[in-house]
Amino acid sequence: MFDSELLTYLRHASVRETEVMADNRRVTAAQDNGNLQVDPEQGQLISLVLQLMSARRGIEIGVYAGYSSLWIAQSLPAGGQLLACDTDAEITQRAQQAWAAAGVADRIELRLGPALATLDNEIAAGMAGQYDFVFIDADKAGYIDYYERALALVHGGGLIIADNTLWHGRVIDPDDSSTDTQAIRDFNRYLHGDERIDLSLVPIGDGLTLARKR
Ligand SMILES: C[S@@+](CC[C@H](N)C(=O)[O-])C[C@H]1O[C@@H](n2cnc3c(N)ncnc32)[C@H](O)[C@@H]1O
Repeated sequence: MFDSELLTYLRHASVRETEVMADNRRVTAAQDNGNLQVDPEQGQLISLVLQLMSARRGIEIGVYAGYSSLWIAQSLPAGGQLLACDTDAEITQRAQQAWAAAGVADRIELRLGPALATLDNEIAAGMAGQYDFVFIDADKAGYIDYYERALALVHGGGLIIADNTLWHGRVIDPDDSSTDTQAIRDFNRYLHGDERIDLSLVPIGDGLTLARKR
């Protein structure tokens, strides 16, 4: 979206990563598929919006090495809770180490297993309408199902956030009919026509959709 010089400027001019966040991002980028985490300016925007909402209780779908959850957890007040969903026990060990280093481990509960089952269990346990926000950043084919569960779990005025909704520009490539690209196109179309929400697709990072439940 930005050329690299302007992106460097944007980060220098605005991003306030903690040392733990910066370490977590650099180590992950160097060792693994580092482009799986949100960009720092996205993390900071999510954190700011959650603070504006005075959010206390939320869900993250797709934890990976913990970078976005560090931003989220630091925006929660004492006593706030993040239910962090992932299937990967190995990579989330790094997330748990980062949470401890950042002093936010007490605000985060890691729930290992397919996120859809975790969300359905929350609904079955009477948690519908009890959450302030849900952040969706896992398998793209699951986005619409996660969104429907998220709509049930947040209260009116609650926020659903989804990452990768511009999918590196592949959404407008007529030659790209891959499953993930089509899933993102379907997700964007689904939300655009959904009168249950107010909506903005923010062109930051890989595209960040904010949907407020009416
Ligand atoms: C893009 S990464 C998340 C990045 C993280 N939100 C960040 O910005 O630091 C996607 C994560 O979703 C997890 N995932 C994939 N399919 C899943 C599923 N069905 N249920 C729960 N987690 C899943 C993967 O294991 C991976 O860690």
